[in-house]
Amino acid sequence: MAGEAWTERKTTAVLVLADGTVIEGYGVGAEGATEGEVCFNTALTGYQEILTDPSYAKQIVTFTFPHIGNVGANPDDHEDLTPANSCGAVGAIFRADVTAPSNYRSAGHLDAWLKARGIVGLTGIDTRALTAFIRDNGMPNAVIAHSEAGSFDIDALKARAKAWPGIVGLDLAKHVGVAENAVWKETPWIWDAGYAETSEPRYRVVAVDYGTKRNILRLMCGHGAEVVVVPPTASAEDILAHRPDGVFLSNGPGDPAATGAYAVPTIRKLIEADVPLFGICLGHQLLALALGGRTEKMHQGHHGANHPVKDYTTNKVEIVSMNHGFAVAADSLPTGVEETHRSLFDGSNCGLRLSGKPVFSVQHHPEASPGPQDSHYLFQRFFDLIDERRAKKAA
Ligand SMILES: NC(=O)CC[C@H](N)C(=O)O
Repeated sequence: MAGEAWTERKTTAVLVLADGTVIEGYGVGAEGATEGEVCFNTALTGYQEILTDPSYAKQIVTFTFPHIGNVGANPDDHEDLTPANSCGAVGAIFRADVTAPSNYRSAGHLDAWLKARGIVGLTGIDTRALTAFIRDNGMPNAVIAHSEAGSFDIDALKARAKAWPGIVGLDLAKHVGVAENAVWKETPWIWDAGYAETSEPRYRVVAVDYGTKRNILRLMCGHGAEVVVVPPTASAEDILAHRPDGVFLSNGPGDPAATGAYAVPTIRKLIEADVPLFGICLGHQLLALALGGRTEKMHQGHHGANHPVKDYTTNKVEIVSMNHGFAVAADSLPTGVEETHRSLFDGSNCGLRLSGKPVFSVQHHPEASPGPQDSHYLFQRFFDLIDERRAKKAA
């Protein structure tokens, strides 16, 4: 503005890409430096749920929506089961500075929340340019660094970004899944009432926790289930010992092929045992691998809350929440495995079912959190399969 003194703002955070590109901005959240894969998320709301989704482990999320943080942070909107481990995104990038929170649910400023979780943040950069870079070049490996003193050893950060091997080949599920069995009873959040618990569960579901989101478990409890959450490495015998009505294979971070080393033999046994099986995201990818399919790394991945997906079993289109950087190669699915859903953005596989068995899965996130709730019907589909099984057994 005319007449006003202009002082240059000091760089207090940087994003250093593995190709040597340095993007300078201002720090928010935790100080320090951490490596990860940079991906863009197009959701307009739900930043706390996004940043706490364990599937973002070892990832740095750049938000395409320019104003993140306006509604502050609250203790309810985190999706990871084990916040003590701070699993979820390691870094966050926002276009604008985080403003003072304004929302009746806010318990604090996003900056303080990011600090408490150890998430390194960067603001004030051209997030459109970064998103266009990812669209053109794929998701880069990078180091995000924040120092209020503004001191950065750029050469060392470049070397670190270049040396990080990236997500391909990484089994991250074993780091974010529960270490011990846990029982989950909480039902979905209700306006003015918050969370409640299932009182008299009608179903028992075992959820194999590769990095599950809380809202998946809540929705299952909302359908009358009690959920036993078991570690990602639980054996089929351990799982079946709970006498589950159904088994759920959760979402989670990392490369499905790496986690598949121990998950695939277990899932194959579960399929043989004829127990109703439902998978979401990483759970979908692992099920595809168990059935003889293949997964592949995507170019820019799908991260957002506005993706159109078609359910070919009903010919309905749903607008869904997405968060994945790998995909099931549809042409790798063997005979007997039907492709049920496809992305209408790029035609990639978004669902499958196994003929003759109560087994199905989807790539997208029917639990939303954040995002539209169009795909909630998939939980009903799971409990319908369970009811059918029960009726058959009783006959
Ligand atoms: N949300 C998820 O479960 C992600 C699955 C897997 N890690 C991927 O990136 O594709």
